[in-house]
Amino acid sequence: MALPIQDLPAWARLNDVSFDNVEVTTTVDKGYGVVSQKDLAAPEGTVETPQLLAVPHDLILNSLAVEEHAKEDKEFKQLLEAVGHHTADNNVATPRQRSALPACSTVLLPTVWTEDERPLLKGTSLEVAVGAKLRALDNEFEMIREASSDIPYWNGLLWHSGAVSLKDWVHLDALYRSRCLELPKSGESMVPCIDMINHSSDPSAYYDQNSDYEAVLLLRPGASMSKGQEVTISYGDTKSAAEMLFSYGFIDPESTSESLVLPLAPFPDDPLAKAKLVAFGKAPKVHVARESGSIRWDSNFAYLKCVNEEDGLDFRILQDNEGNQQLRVFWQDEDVTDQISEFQKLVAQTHPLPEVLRLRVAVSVQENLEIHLEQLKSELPRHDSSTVREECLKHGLLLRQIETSLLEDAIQALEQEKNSLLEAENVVAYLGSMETSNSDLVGEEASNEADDFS
Ligand SMILES: C[S@@+](CC[C@H](N)C(=O)[O-])C[C@H]1O[C@@H](n2cnc3c(N)ncnc32)[C@H](O)[C@@H]1O
Repeated sequence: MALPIQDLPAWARLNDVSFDNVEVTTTVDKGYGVVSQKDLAAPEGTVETPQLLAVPHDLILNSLAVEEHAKEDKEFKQLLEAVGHHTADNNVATPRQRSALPACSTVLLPTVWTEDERPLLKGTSLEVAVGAKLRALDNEFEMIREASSDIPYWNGLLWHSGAVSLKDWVHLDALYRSRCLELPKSGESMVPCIDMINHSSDPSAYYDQNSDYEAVLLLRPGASMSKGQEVTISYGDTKSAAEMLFSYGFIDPESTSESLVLPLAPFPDDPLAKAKLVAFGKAPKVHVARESGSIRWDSNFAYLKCVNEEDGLDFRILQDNEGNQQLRVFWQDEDVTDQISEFQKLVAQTHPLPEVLRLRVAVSVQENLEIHLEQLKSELPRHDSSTVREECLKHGLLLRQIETSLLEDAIQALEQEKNSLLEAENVVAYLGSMETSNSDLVGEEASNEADDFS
């Protein structure tokens, strides 16, 4: 059970967490946060800047700590083993008995949005991503339930009493994703108290690990803070608005990269569609970004989608020494199966008419972006404040606005690219030859028809 936040100072003392001139408080719009209790400064170039927080190593929760905990907790160990994870029996330091932690504020990642809130993502790059994540969490939870159904303790919790449900699993995932840190020595970890620090595009602090493996929060060189000012860190400045919303439940337009990733599908009438999807092995996507003011797009699958046998694409089933069958991709008679994640580069360099191919891919990508833009611009279902939380509405609408603007510019950039490709010598000659062969065909058809009527 979680403790009330007022108990945090006592909990910190009991667990040797040191707060140095900072304290936890409630912020206006970000839940809890940490503020400075006095004026603080670290001149530019300072090597050892003031420490604001230190959390002992044995309170850091990472995969190793989970293993250690399993050695102390029989039921937990049984659960790990049931899902196929075996804990090594080596001797490790006994972990600190973890007492209940003070509660953190509500997590509002899109995976925990309600049925009324999720339509805000319609047409955005998160629509498919959130659906896929929820399906993956559902599968994981079912796998855990099935695998542990013979263990009386877990059978009671997951089947009979219903004390733990899929909703808890989804919530746990959201808590983990929004609070985990990448520590230099302990790797991906959750760290109590340091996980109370909010994000800013102009952060005053950063986290690190000292020689005792403690997780520490330090003032940034060059930073200064006045009493009562919020201490902030950066959650990253290269993440897109969608990534920020997906992982943290908010968007800070000051520190997001202008990019998005959209799903892509093969042409519905492509006889090679299935083979292309299997050989590609990942969810097909197109990546669009604005970098230094210009639009850039790339998609390995879009290239695979737009080439066919006449270009030199081939699929073959090969049998290895053990009799296993493998689908292999050939491009101009070379086995390129292992280069499929570089297909765009490979094909662009070796296609006999690279501009013609680029034009085909640009047309297909532009069509895909137009479909998403149309959905983004279509009217949203009615959302009233009794069923849609203010924060979800604010960040959902912000994502729609950011992605609409990027898609509009990308579609325009693709239009320009198409127009200049249409003027390329190769393309003009190719289109000319197509016209000639088409009119020959029409001529032939006409004469066939004449034959038929004769
Ligand atoms: C690591 S926790 C930080 C502590 C958190 N505010 C709490 O009350 O427990 C990360 C969460 O804080 C909130 N948050 C952090 N920085 C924010 C910001 N700049 N704007 C809005 N919410 C923010 C988001 O809900 C995010 O998922």
